[in-house]
Amino acid sequence: MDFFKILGAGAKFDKNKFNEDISLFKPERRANHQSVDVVDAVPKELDFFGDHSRQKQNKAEVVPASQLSGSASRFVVEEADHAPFKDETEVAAYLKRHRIKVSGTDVPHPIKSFEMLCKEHAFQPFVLRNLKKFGFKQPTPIQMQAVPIAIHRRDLIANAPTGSGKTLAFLLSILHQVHSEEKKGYRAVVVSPTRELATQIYDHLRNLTTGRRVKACLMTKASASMQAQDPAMRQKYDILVTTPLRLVNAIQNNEADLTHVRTLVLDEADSLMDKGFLEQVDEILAACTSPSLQISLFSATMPSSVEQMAKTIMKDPIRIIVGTQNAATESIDQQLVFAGQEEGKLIGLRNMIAGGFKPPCLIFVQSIDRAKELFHELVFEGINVEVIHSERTQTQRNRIVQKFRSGELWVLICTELMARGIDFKGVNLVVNYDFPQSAQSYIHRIGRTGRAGRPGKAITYFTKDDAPHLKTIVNVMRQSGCEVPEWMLSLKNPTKKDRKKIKKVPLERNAISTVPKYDLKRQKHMKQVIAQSKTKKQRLAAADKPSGDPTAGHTAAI
Ligand SMILES: Nc1ncnc2c1ncn2[C@@H]1O[C@H](COP(=O)(O)OP(=O)(O)OP(=O)(O)O)[C@@H](O)[C@H]1O
Repeated sequence: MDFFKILGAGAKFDKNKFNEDISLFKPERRANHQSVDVVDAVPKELDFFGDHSRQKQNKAEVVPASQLSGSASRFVVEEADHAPFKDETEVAAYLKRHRIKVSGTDVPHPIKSFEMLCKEHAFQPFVLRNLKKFGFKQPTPIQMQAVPIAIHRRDLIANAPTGSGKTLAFLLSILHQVHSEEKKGYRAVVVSPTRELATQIYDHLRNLTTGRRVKACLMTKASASMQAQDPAMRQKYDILVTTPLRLVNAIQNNEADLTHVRTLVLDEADSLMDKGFLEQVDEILAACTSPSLQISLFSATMPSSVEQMAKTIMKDPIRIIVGTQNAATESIDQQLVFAGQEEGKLIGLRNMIAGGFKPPCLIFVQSIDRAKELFHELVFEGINVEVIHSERTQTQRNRIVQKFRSGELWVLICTELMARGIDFKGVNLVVNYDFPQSAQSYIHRIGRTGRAGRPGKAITYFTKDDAPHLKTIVNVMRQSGCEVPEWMLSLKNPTKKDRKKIKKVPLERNAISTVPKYDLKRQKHMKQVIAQSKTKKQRLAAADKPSGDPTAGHTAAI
């Protein structure tokens, strides 16, 4: 790959013109160069869904995600094997083959097939029927090992790539648990950082419980207050899916009773255990008073600091890592593209749209303002484009997600709000218009493509100003088997201090615009005047009113 190839199709990159810029990416040292070969084929053991051979036939047309749902049956890896393991050697070989690393005491054996759940773990046959109905024929590696661990009620820290089936991994054992228990309100809680993700988990759960008396509740403002008014309603639900702030609000208002909860799952656990949510997670843990509480943490990224913290709230946990820890999914073709200055990105994006553009496509930017700016630039390009962020109403957010899923929208501009967990199966391309603020952000953002074994492509633009942070992403690319030029491998790693700084506050960037600078200044001034008067009005209104939607609060910045 030529690193200084300009911005996708059409445009040319003049290396002489940018000679000065190139010198910005000076190597840290010249020794120990290591070139990584292009991975042409995903190793069989990492080909969770068994369709990697089809990657090269990546189609150009928009494929509505709805056409892809329920098609998981096409991704069967190998002949189903229901035979129990003969000995530990066979178990070790099986784990190695599926690139599952597991550590802890008395680790339960993995399952080789969903049928083994019924045969060896007394799962109710309806689970198997519903799995088949929705096209899940064979467990993915994370499901093979995580489900038996959770059935044995062991605490669990699970790290597996984006799109590898973690949701089903935690839902299966919850179903088994609550179905065999007496009904007495919530007995399992799944917490996820955004409403979009909580809704998706809830929909998944509803599919799996089709035709059964197991009832799941997606906690919204309305459902919480209904249960507050009618305590009998609380007994109706077995499983709760929620965001942290919504749940904490319900706990504080006596709208949710978690005393019978025996399973707590933190999805996107590293995000939930980050500063923004930590207090809420603490409060949720304190409300789960059952002595037999089992805690599971799931994420595609699990920094060691999070693991250390997690261990303080867990009992003798088992840890699973599938593939390479904290790496991106290997079925994603990752590219870094130098844009020179900020303005170069818009030119590049336009060229890409005009050239060989493969929708559906997600474009990530670093702030709500920039999302709006980019939308205004692209809305006249003749493509079906929308923008989603936390300032849009819940109805708008739901409608946009639904339209993107159905293929009606080709391009979705988004903030970090959509970076984690959201499962749009048909996304062909993720564009990091703004350079991600951390390796975790990069892994989750690009993980919106290349899901369930499908191929995907990710393009990350960077400018001169992003140069000090380039190596962060180069490291992830290398870890996930991408081709990286030797000179890039010898770039300087950003210091811990620099990484912390950028994670907190993104780089200041010129506005995304083709409008002349003078007009932009005037517009900015007008915006400030409007914002000031809005704040004033809000302050006056807040004096009369209690605070609004608690879930919206945390995501206000994205
Ligand atoms: N056993 C299976 N067979 C076929 N498809 C599956 C299986 N398990 C899950 N899937 C599908 O794989 C896709 C990705 O699953 P899921 O959303 O759970 O990924 P994830 O690992 O949680 O990703 P992320 O880290 O981005 O949240 C979903 O569309 C899901 O329906």
